[in-house]
Amino acid sequence: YRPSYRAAVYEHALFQPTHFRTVSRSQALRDMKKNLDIYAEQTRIASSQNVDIIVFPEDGIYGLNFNRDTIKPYLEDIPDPTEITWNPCNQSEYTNGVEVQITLSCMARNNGIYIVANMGDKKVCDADSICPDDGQRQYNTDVVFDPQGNLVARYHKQHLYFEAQFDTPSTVERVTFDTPFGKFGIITCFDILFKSPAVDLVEDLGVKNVIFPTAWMDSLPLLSAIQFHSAFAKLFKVNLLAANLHFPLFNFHGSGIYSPRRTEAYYYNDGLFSPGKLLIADVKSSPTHYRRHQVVPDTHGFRGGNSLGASFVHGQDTAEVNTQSRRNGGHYNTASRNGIISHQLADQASGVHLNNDLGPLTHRSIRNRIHNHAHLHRVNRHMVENGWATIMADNDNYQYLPLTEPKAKVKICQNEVCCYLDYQKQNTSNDELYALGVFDGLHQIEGLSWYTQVCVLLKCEFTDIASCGQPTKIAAGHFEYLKLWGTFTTEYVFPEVLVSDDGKLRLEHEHWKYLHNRIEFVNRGKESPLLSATLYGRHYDRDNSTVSNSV
Ligand SMILES: NC(=O)CCCC[C@@H]1SC[C@@H]2NC(=O)N[C@@H]21
Repeated sequence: YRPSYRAAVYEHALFQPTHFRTVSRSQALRDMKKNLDIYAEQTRIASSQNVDIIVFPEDGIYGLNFNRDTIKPYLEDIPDPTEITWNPCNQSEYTNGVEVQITLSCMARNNGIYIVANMGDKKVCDADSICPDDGQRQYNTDVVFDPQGNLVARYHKQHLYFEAQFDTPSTVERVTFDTPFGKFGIITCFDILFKSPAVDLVEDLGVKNVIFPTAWMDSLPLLSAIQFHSAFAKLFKVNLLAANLHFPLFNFHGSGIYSPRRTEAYYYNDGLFSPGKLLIADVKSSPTHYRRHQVVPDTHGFRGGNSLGASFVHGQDTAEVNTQSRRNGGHYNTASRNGIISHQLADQASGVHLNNDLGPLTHRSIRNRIHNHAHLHRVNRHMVENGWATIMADNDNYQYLPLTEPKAKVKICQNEVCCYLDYQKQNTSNDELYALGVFDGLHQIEGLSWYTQVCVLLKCEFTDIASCGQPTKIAAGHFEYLKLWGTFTTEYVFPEVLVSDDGKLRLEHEHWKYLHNRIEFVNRGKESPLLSATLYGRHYDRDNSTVSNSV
């Protein structure tokens, strides 16, 4: 293998069809062409800069908000590249029904570049197999074309996230493909939170480079895109090529080329009219070897524990007294509101494009801005009216300990997990509150669940402890030193550090390190204000447990 390669990810400002009803194949092709034309332009730019591989986001070709019927005209039958050699750009026999594959294949061939894109696959069922009523299976699918235009990989997403339009594959697919610059594995969006196939690719198949098309809504305080995706690269010591949609209206943003030691390039722009972005970086084909971390607890001289903590729920607007506390004695509860998607739409308008790089204020740009604003309003109205942005409370029963001293060693425990924090703040202010939080339980949202063990130091939204865990992007606090660790009963602990730059989320890797389940700040004083430092443990083996720590 070549020792390094040049990667690109494109955060794509989606053209979002807003028909929300079943359309003809030719209408579907017209819709998808609007996105594919942008892909072609970005691929050309990437190729002119000698990029080897470019990754586009999940749902980036056909968009969001489909049901099982309305997605049909956007689907194609994608062959299995492990069974047949298929170069759609080279052949002239079958053109009907595979137009998207032909477009991507020719894009790859004409630019001499690997292309990874996400599209929809359909498979008519065999007569003897159990099948959905409509007689076919529909899959959320990543495809990879090599620089000659050959289809070299096809991956069907395993962990669907409120995607009624698609079926879950009956067996988990572990898909890799070889290039002159290394072996790559593929996962899609929600897959990243689960063991199979994500962890299997790294641990069993030795993958060092992970392709990751995603449509990820930020979910602060623990699961914003850049925060968790950079932590995945750090924990598993892989390069992660994460291409997200750019759809700030619904909090889809945050892409990056993440390596274990640092973030090579990332983009975070939550401005409503902000543009998409092409990120390019050179990365080592084989970053440092993956070794499992050992848990090394250090528990001397820490104050706190269960009795000192206040118990809170990530999620509601108003505080209330929890008279019937679960395991940790009676404490307050609070919760904030998080938007999540539920795909069940019907509408008639044609579509809207959200790539609005408006530049300086001129008469024309002001006119554009007003025009774009009207479009966004339309999209927003259609989506909300059709139940797309349903409100969901995040009910995890976190327990928080406020940091009231400028300097202290504190601890807080819940169930099996104790979190330890040794810190000194640089500036103590009554204007903001930081707290140490703990959670050990099954995180549940609307039928989906995953078991987490979390230690988090975060800046609370307001100065009352009831606001701790509510999403905020604003912070001013600096720490002279900070060491955070926990006693986890899983070895999979993702290290996350988020800082705030004038109300924007930022990553910084120079000022901290992660070793043995421990985040430790170094080079103190130069960092931006801290929003959160998190040890996000995943207990994959307990995902199917019935034990919940939610309220
Ligand atoms: N398209 C997908 O598969 C997205 C799934 C991941 C989204 C993560 S999971 C928990 C958070 N809630 C969100 O809305 N985004 C985050």
